[in-house]
Formats: sequence, C-alpha cells, structure tokens
Amino acid sequence: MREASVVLGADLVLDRVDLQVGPGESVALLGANGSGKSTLVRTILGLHPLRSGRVRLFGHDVARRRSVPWGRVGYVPQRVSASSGVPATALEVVRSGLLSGARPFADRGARARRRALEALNAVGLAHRAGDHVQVLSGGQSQRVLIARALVRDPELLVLDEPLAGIDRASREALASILRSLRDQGVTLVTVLHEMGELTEVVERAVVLDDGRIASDGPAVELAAAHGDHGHDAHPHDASRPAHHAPALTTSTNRPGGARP
Ligand SMILES: Nc1ncnc2c1ncn2[C@@H]1O[C@H](COP(=O)(O)OP(=O)(O)OP(=O)(O)O)[C@@H](O)[C@H]1O
Repeated sequence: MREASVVLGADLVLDRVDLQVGPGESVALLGANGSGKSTLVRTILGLHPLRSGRVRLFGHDVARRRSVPWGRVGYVPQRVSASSGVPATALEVVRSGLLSGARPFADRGARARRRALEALNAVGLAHRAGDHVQVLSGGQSQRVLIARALVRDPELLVLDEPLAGIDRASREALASILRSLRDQGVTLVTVLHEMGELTEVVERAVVLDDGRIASDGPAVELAAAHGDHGHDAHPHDASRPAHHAPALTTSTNRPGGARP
C-alpha cells in the first residue's frame, strides 16, 4: 500500500498510508477508536476505493479485482456474529467460505465437507460441526468465522478485532490458533485494540492515529513502552519454516519487504 488515501463521506479517513507486509509476517494494526484500522484492512482488500495511492496484493492491483488471487486471502471481519439469524450449522458456515472463489461450485460435495471439517478441526471445533451457530458462544462463533476464512488455505489472513467481546479462555484459544498459523508461515494482519493475549503472536505493531501511521516497529518495543506483557513477542526465529509463497504484497518501499 503506497500513499493510500481514502475518503468516506466527507472525511479523509486514510491519509497517505504507506504499508508493506512481507510473507510470513504477523502484524497488528492498533489505534484509538475511529483511527482508521478497519478502513485500512478493508482498503487492503479492495473494499474501499482510493482517493489516491495504490494497493497491491500479491503484486496485483486490488482496484482490478478480477486480477487478484482471492483464494490466497482469508478475511475475518469484525464480528457481527457467525449466525446473524441464519439457521446454519457450524459446518455450513465454514463451507460457505468455499463459495466465494472464482469457481463457486467447484467445491461441492464430499471434498468440500472434508475441507470444512479440517478447518473446524484447526480451530478445535470439529466436534461442534453439526451444531447451529446460534447455540455457540461468542468465542466459538469467532473460531467458526476463522475456520471459514481458513477453508481455502490462505497465505494471508486478515482479522478485524478477533478478540473483541469474547471471554479470556476464548481469547487464549484464539491466540493459540493464530500462533500455530503464524508458525506455519501464514501472514497475519490483525486489527486489535490492544495486543493482550496476542502479544506473543504479533511481531510488528503498526499504530494508526487519525488515518496516519503514527509508528511502525517491533511489537515487543511497543508492548514494553506500554507495560504490556510483551517480553516474549516472538523474535524472528530460525526454527520457523520459510514461507512457501512468493511475495504477499500490500505494497511499498519498506526494505526487506516483498515487492512494491
Ligand atoms: N462508510 C463510512 N462512511 C463515512 N465514514 C465512515 C465510514 N466507515 C467509517 N467511517 C469513519 O471513518 C473513521 C475510521 O473508521 P474505522 O472503522 O476505520 O476506525 P477504527 O479504527 O477501525 O475504529 P474502531 O476501533 O472503533 O473499530 C471513523 O471516523 C468512522 O466514523
């Protein structure tokens, strides 16, 4: 993302934001209410038109939606709820994640069911596959939405406030799921109010203030400055597998990043 500006209504909500995320990075987007975090991730996903600047995903301009390999991207939006009154089981919600690809009906049948079960298993909910999502707790619903995003095996997972409104045990379970994904080389971009349980999952913290990037650096430094329990924020570590994918690019000129 290079010099990206977004206007919503009459407001300049993102103001010349430069951000590049490399393959396998785990980045938190932090900032006060209204600072533009959700707008930023939605812009990365091409959901808001740019007033100026450029956003690329895997080297493709998101303004040209059809050129972007969306199957490599998973998105967990801010939780409305997995159910929203829809009478669907957890398995059905997860399977619906297969419908948004370029070939929406290619994953029907037993193979789709198997993949959905695998994704539910990855979030520890395979045993709830047949349960209606209305009966799940907030934390379980959030995990179903993550499974829905995982079902296409994305290389980049974008999560908007995954910890909001769920209890501590669920937050810890989510942290463990995200840590495991990070360790598998999945690139994580996570909107957070505070790092909390994700302190050890996040490596890099980008702080937004009024639509601009106020700081961008190692999460451990931010956590230390805020007295958070950030003493072990996963330094880059040789035991982690190299990422299999060619570059993820949400753009610009940060040294060591993927591609502009
Ligand atoms: N569709 C829209 N039309 C007009 N203004 C909008 C729209 N969506 C967001 N905004 C405004 O843009 C600003 C940034 O909103 P955004 O949701 O990106 O912030 P945020 O940092 O994610 O906030 P929060 O932490 O409260 O979720 C806010 O002032 C918001 O009112």
